[in-house]
Amino acid sequence: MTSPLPERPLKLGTRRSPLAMAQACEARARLCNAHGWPESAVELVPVTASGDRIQDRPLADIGGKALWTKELDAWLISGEIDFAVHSMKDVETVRPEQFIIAAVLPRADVRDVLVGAASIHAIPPGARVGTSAPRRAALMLHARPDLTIVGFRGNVATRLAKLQTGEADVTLLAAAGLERLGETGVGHPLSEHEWLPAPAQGAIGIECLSSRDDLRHWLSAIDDTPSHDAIRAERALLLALGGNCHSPIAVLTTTDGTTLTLRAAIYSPDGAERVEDSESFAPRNADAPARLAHRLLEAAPEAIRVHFSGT
Ligand SMILES: NCc1[nH]cc(CCC(=O)O)c1CC(=O)O
Repeated sequence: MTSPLPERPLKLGTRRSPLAMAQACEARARLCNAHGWPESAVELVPVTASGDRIQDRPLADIGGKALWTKELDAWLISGEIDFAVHSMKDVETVRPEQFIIAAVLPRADVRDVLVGAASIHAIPPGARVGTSAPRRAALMLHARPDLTIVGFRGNVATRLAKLQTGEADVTLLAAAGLERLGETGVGHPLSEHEWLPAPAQGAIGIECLSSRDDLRHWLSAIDDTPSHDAIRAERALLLALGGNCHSPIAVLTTTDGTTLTLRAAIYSPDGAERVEDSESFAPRNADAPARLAHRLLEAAPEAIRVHFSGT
């Protein structure tokens, strides 16, 4: 397809980390390809997010996922950028109402990769696991209560370097991120059926103001329906659970082409308690993920419940 060139280059806002820049380049390439535009039709506008600036404390303690999008959100509203590209895993469940997720790119590998040991059971007794993600910590402690979790923030390269210098013995990273950075030989992927991913892991989304019909039209050409359906359902689950960045939530969406199946588990942060359930439904059914959330919370002991605000 060839669409007339936009009157001026479109501004695509992105975080500045190497992974974010790689994802922004992928988004630009897909958009330009879909419309037969030269790459110069889309200009990348990098911003330093608060989440990247503040590295010494866990994200959950300093403002949560909003710190990844705060600056880009402000620029979308002021018109400084036309759209913004995000790792959907890092985007808060409730977004400013004037925004729309206009495109979700084809989802990449959803698995976590274990770095520093060949499998969960091969990790030496008492070893230190570097992660600041409540889900990764809870899954790990559930499987291996003998291990110790140490806080481990920073971008992918920083975390791999921290492992090298011995700040932890093993760590967990998203396969999608490693792949996009070209770090494909690193670590051992964990089966997504045994080690459930984070909601929206591996998905790149593009947001714009919902009033911008021109942008929405262009972006619809690169929206991947199966990926968007899965992300919509996983985010609906997250919303109904009332999960925040302290809440250990894991979810795997599978599809047979017509029906989505969400398999979700919630944990206490120490991994001692775990509740799992699943639900199958037609892709755009908005009630089904909430029903699943409701059942999970009803079955959850207090040690899990207190980390969720859903009902
Ligand atoms: N939390 C940071 C973050 N946000 C998205 C990714 C990877 C890419 C993705 O999951 O889409 C990562 C790194 C990681 O978890 O290893």
